[in-house]
Amino acid sequence: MRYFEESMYRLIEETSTNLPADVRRALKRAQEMEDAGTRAALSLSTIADNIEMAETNVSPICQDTGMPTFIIKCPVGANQIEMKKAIRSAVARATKDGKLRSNSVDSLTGANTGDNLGEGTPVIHFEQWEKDEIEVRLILKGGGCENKNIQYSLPTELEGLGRAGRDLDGIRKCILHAVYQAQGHGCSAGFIGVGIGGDRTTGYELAKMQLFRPVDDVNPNEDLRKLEEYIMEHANKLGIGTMGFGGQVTLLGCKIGAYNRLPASFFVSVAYNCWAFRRQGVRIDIGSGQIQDWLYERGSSVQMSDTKQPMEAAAIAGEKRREFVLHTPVTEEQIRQLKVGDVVIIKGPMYTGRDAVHKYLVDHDCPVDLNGAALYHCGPVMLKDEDGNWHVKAAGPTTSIREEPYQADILKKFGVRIVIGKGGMGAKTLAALKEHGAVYLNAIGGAAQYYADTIKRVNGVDFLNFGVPEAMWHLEVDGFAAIVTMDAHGNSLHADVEMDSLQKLSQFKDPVFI
Ligand SMILES: O=C(O)C[C@H](O)C(=O)O
Ligand code: SF4
Repeated sequence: MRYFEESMYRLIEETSTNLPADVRRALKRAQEMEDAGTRAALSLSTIADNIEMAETNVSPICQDTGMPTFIIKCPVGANQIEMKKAIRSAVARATKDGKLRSNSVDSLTGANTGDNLGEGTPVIHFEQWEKDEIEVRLILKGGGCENKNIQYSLPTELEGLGRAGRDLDGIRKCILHAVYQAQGHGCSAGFIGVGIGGDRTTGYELAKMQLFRPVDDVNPNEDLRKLEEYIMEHANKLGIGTMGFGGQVTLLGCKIGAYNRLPASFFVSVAYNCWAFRRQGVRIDIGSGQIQDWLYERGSSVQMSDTKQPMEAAAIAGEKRREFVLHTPVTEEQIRQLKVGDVVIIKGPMYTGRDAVHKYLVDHDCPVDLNGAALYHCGPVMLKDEDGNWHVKAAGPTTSIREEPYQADILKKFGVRIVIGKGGMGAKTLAALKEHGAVYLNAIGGAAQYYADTIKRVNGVDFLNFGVPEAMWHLEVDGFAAIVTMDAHGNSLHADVEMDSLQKLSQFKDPVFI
C-alpha cells in the first residue's frame, strides 16, 4: 500500500478539478434545451467554459470544495487505521496545494483549522466486502447546496401542493417541493438524491448515497423508476432554471432509494447537489495501493464549450439585453440607470465579504472605504507564493441570502453601491437598494475559474484571522461580468421567479400515483 496516499491525492485532485463525463453530458443536454441568448443559456455557457478552465488549470471547479466525504469498501484484514492516516495526509496536502479550500471551521470559535482536518472532517466511512481490492468513492458537496437539503416527515402539509400522505404520491409531492424550495440558491440546475424511510440520520445518509449513482442509470425498482422519471419531467416545468434565472431546465438528475422505516416514522430526505456535482471513485490495488481504474468516466472525454457564448457577448446575443461597463467606485447615478436583466462588467477594485465580515461590520468600522464600492459575497481559494504574494485560485460567489439580516444596514452605513453574490436577497435588502441607490448583481455560482481569471491582482487583505474564505480580500478585477437581478427601482427577478414557480408547483397538486 505504498502508493495509497498518492492515489488518494490524485482522487481528490481529479474530483475537485475535472467534472465527470456523466455530469458533463447532463449539462450539455441542458444547454441544448435553453434558447440562445436567454439568461439561462448564457449562464450555462459560462458554466461550460468554467468546467474546461478547471480541467486545464487543474484548479477547483468551484471554490467551495465542500465536505470531503470518502466511502471505502475494503477486504477483511485491510488496515483501516493506516488508510485513514493516508487519507488525512492527502487531504491536508491537497489543501496546501489549492486543490481544496480550507473548509474545516470550529463551530464554536469560528477558527479555521487551515488544512481541512478537524473534529468530524474529513468524513470517512468504511465497509468490508468479499472482493480482493479496495474501492474508494469521494464526494465534494459544497455548503450552499448542502443548506438546501430538506427532510419531510409524512403526513404533512406542503406549500402549493396541499396534503402529502404516507404513500408514493405523498413522496412525489415532497420531492417536487424540495426542488421548488431550493430555488437557485444551491446553484441550479441541480441533482437530487432522495432517501425514503430510515430514521432521520439514515434517511439523509441514503439520500446522499443516491448521489453516487451514475446520472444515466435506471432504477431497478419499478415504482421508483417511474417516480424518478416523473420528477425529472415535472420538476423541469417549475421554471426556476439555471441559477434561478428562469428557464427550461431546473433539475439534471433524480435518484431515489428506499429503506425500511419504523411504524411511527415516515421520512423523505432530499440531498440537493449543485451543477458542480463533484464525485469520483477509484479501484485500488491491495498490494501497491495504486489506482487501477476510475469508477466514473472521466470528464476529459466530453468537451464542454463548443457552443461558446460568453456572458460578455450578452448584448449581442439577446436583442434587448443591455450591457454596462462600470469602473469602481461608482456613483448613485450610474446605479440608478441599471435595470433587472442588464449585464454589468466591472473593472477596478472589489472587496470580498461574506458571513463573518457582515456580522462584524454591523457593529464596527471598516478598514477600507466602501463608498461606491463593489462588495463581493465570495470566499476564495488563495495561495501565497514564496515572496509572500497572494494568488487567487478559485473565486465564485457564495449564497447571498445568508447576509440578509445584515445587508441593508451595511449598505446604509458604508455607502456600498454594488452587492455581488448568487441566489438573490430578500425584501429588506431590496428596499435598501431602492432607498440608497444600490444594485444586486448575480454572478454565476460555481464559476470559480471563470471569475478567478478576471481578478488581475490582490491588493491586500483584512480579517485574515477569520480564515481565508471569510477574510476581506482587496481585489483588482477586469471583465468581471454578472447580471442585475435586483435593481434600485424595487424590481427583483428572484421574487418574480419564486412567485411564478410556486404557481407552477400548484399545478401538481392532484394525485398521480394512486
Ligand atoms: O462557500 C462558498 O464559497 C459557496 C457555498 O457553497 C454556497 O453555495 O453558498
Ligand atoms: S457555490 Fe454553488 S456550485 Fe459551488 S458548492 Fe456552492 S452550491 Fe455548489
